[in-house]
Amino acid sequence: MATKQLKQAEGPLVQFINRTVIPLLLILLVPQSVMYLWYASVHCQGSLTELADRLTNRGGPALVWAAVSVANPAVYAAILAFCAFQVLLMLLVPGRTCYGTETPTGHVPEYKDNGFACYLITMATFLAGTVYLKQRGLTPTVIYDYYGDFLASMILLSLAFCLLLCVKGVLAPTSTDHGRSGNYLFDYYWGTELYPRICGIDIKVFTNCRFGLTVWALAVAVFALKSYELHGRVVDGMAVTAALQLLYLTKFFWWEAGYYRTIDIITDRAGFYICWGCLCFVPSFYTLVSLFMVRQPEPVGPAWTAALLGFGLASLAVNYWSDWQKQAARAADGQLNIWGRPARVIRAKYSLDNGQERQSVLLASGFWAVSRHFHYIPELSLTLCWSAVCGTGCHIIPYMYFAFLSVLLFHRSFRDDKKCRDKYGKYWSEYCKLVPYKIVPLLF
Ligand SMILES: NC(=O)C1=CN([C@@H]2O[C@H](COP(=O)(O)OP(=O)(O)OC[C@H]3O[C@@H](n4cnc5c(N)ncnc54)[C@H](OP(=O)(O)O)[C@@H]3O)[C@@H](O)[C@H]2O)C=CC1
Ligand SMILES: CC(C)CCC[C@@H](C)[C@H]1CC[C@H]2C3=CC=C4C[C@@H](O)CC[C@]4(C)[C@H]3CC[C@]12C
Repeated sequence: MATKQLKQAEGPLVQFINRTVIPLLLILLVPQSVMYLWYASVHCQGSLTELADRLTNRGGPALVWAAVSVANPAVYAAILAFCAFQVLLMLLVPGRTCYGTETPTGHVPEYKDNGFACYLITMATFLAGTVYLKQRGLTPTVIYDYYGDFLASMILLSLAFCLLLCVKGVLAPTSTDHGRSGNYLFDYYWGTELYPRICGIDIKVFTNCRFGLTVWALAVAVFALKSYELHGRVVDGMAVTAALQLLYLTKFFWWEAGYYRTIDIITDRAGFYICWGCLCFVPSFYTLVSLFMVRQPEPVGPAWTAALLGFGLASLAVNYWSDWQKQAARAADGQLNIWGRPARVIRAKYSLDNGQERQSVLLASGFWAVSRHFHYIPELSLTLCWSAVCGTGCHIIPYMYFAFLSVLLFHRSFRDDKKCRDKYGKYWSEYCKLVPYKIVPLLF
């Protein structure tokens, strides 16, 4: 579906850039870069200058790869055990049945909404395991000590996994939403299937939620514990960043069924971008602030601690509230009050590929009347709060996630607008007239 849209809109040069040059660069460069960032955070006092110096004068990229092992059987065993645990939870933990967005081919994906329970069980198991290990003089922070090995091994496993998904999408697709683009590289990068399932396991729910975001939460907890072990105290900045990130992730899992209706799931196929991204990029790049803080603890002081925590919590609440307003409007078919008034909605009609007509509710009240992606502002301010605990010293690494997210959300606001315009046509134009700004009212 997305591939079809891309084909129609692009000239040959743009197509070559979008489908060959950019995917090739990302596949070649991103896995290397996340290893460099891990190395800089752990071995170069978090300094990119020091990293550049070492890469230039002490052996180039081989230096980083020499610091890790991709042949550590214990690491592979731990990764596979964690995957097996998450798969078992997905299969065994009960949850109500919920549905994703109907695709243009008329396929309605069905899910078991048990993400929050699986997340709580995982975190409780981690807590119990930590207590158990501590009583025996052991510690789970060995994961921090071998994090480079974990990342390097995951990079290899995930690259292979994406190849498998690509072939599966061609030879044994799960649903009607699949196909090739005619370009092998792009198929690998973008994927060949929208909703792949293997033995009843939804692959994108596994990679994005049950692996990527769960590992993010566990990494934040492990790095906070490591900081405590190294410095003998709870460093205020580390406590603030860990609390905000863990609350954010808890909020995510509470809302997981809402995520099944976003472009990651309804537009992006299961390929390198989304699957490798969630299996490796999230555990390496999204965790950078906490990783950085382990060795570079910055005392924040009580006033900043309170300010960052307070503003961060307020941002989290607003982000959740705006996601909730959209979901509530759809669930109530537009018959609800928002901010004390009957909600203003557009009843937008659209057609499936087979010509059948459907109708959806577009909310134009509450946060969804302020701008079309207002919820990205609190998402960014929250991120800034959990990064700013690293101080304003000359370090770039702790602010890289914020910078990346700003670009990602800016780009996403265009992608989502295009997706909605293609789907709803004149109804989307009507909504854009009512709510003219994409993200920041009066500015953009
Ligand atoms: N940390 C990170 O890396 C990122 C975090 N996020 C967060 O994830 C959450 C979800 O954001 P995102 O994935 O961008 O998706 P959105 O919540 O913006 O959902 C987009 C979809 O919602 C529907 N929609 C759009 N406008 C309206 C409206 N006015 N009323 C009702 N439905 C509408 C459309 O789908 P339909 O086809 O159903 O009409 C659209 O495709 C947010 O909290 C965001 O901040 C997002 C991106 C990256
Ligand atoms: C170059 C690539 C390797 C980049 C890969 C990017 C992806 C890993 C991320 C793109 C969009 C991200 C997400 C979207 C929405 C989310 C909801 C939020 O509440 C939690 C985070 C997330 C699931 C987030 C995760 C990473 C992406 C899929």
